[in-house]
Amino acid sequence: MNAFEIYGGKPLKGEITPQGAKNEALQILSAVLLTPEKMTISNIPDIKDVNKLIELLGDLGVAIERISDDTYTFEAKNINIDYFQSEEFKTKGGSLRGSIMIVGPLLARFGKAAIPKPGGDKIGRRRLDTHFLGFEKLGARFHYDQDNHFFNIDATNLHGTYILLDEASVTGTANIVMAAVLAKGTTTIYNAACEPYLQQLCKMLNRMGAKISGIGSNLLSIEGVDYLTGTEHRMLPDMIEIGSFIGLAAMTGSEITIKDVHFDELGIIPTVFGRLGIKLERRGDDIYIPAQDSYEIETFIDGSILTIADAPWPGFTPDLLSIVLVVATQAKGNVLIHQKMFESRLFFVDKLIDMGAQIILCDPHRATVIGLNKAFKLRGIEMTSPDIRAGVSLLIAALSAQGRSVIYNIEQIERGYQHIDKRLLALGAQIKRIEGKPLH
Ligand SMILES: CC(=O)N[C@H]1[C@@H](OP(=O)(O)OP(=O)(O)OC[C@H]2O[C@@H](n3ccc(=O)[nH]c3=O)[C@H](O)[C@@H]2O)O[C@H](CO)[C@@H](O)[C@@H]1O
Ligand SMILES: C=C(OP(=O)(O)O)C(=O)O
Repeated sequence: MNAFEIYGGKPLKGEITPQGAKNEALQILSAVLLTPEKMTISNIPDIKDVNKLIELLGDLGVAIERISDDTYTFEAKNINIDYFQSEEFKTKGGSLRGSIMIVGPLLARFGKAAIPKPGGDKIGRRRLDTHFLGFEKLGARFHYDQDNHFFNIDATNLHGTYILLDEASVTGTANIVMAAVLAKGTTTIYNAACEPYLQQLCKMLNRMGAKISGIGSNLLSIEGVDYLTGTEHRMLPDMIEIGSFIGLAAMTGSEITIKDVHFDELGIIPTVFGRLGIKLERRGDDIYIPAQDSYEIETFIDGSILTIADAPWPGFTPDLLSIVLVVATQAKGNVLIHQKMFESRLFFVDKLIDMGAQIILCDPHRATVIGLNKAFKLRGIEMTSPDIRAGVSLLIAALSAQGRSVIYNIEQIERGYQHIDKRLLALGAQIKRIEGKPLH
């Protein structure tokens, strides 16, 4: 088992370029199954979740060629539908959440699909009802084998319809859109998720010949077509990485420039970090963060304590709340963090409390942070990363803390952050990969 050993407490400096977006990559790579023609996809992050999905596509029969570090071609000409019943698929398919998004394209093109209950972060219940209710509305039938945690789905004749999603699920919307693009007739999806990665998916599908309108809104209209062609696509930079680096700079008092961020696609993210008092400057398409000795959390206009909560896009993404929380521990002022979507994502605050942070976990969804205003530094400890974003938050805490920290279970972090140790080393961080297991 790998761990990171970190000696923190000193500022970093330099430039860092965000990787291609993990959650966009999982949608886009699933969509290559929609056409037998060649797809060229670039800015693919070299991270565990994405590499596993690429491997899964290869196992299904997709011809894959890596033409540079971050660019691949995919040709889904001959797909081996029988692979679904293999034991190998049951293990591999279940190991990442993004694998659920191969179902929509497979139903659209081959009329059947199967999938083990997918993995991903253990951050509370993560239901898939939205996906399956949507497929059913389009005319599919599914069977869930409870003993083996396995879904079998059949859809010989998908037809367009009106679907009001029970919630604006990101992967659910992507999956239903991909099932609907080749269905007969028009599908309307209301209460659709509309984050930038979904917009990217829809725009790419349109370049392949799909007829999707309403992109960027919560009302999508999809006129089914008979065939989709190949195309080229480039992934956006990862907005969760960008937010993580903003938090890192503030917490460690570092002067950092985040390169080529596609600022206009970041929605409310820079504003939320601004409300924590963090100074950041847009310079062309970069974000420049000056070294800051102190940052002060705003209050609401009436003087009451600020709340930062997640909401479906264009609200604040839940994937950055753990980062906001850790950054608030060294701010001046107080904030209530309200994680509405996931019910087990805040428990990692125990580790921050061990490091000396002042946090009251009010309930599984809410934590009050009493900022220390850098009056004293957190202290390094040994800790285990419970999920990807908590993992990076602990990494940021460790880089700001006095002394030595060890973070175990870094596989969680590496699901989503490409070569993070090397990139932090380049900014001057003291971080080393070591072998190690937590004591408990
Ligand atoms: C691979 C991938 O792309 N993963 C992302 C995707 O997961 P994923 O698509 O799995 O997440 P969903 O959008 O389905 O929703 C996540 C959770 O939030 C709840 N929920 C969702 C919508 C809503 O309006 N209200 C609500 O409470 C759901 O019940 C679920 O428990 O979107 C999540 C929400 O942005 C992100 O955290 C994940 O990183
Ligand atoms: C929760 C996340 O990922 P996944 O949906 O893959 O578990 C995340 O990226 O923060």
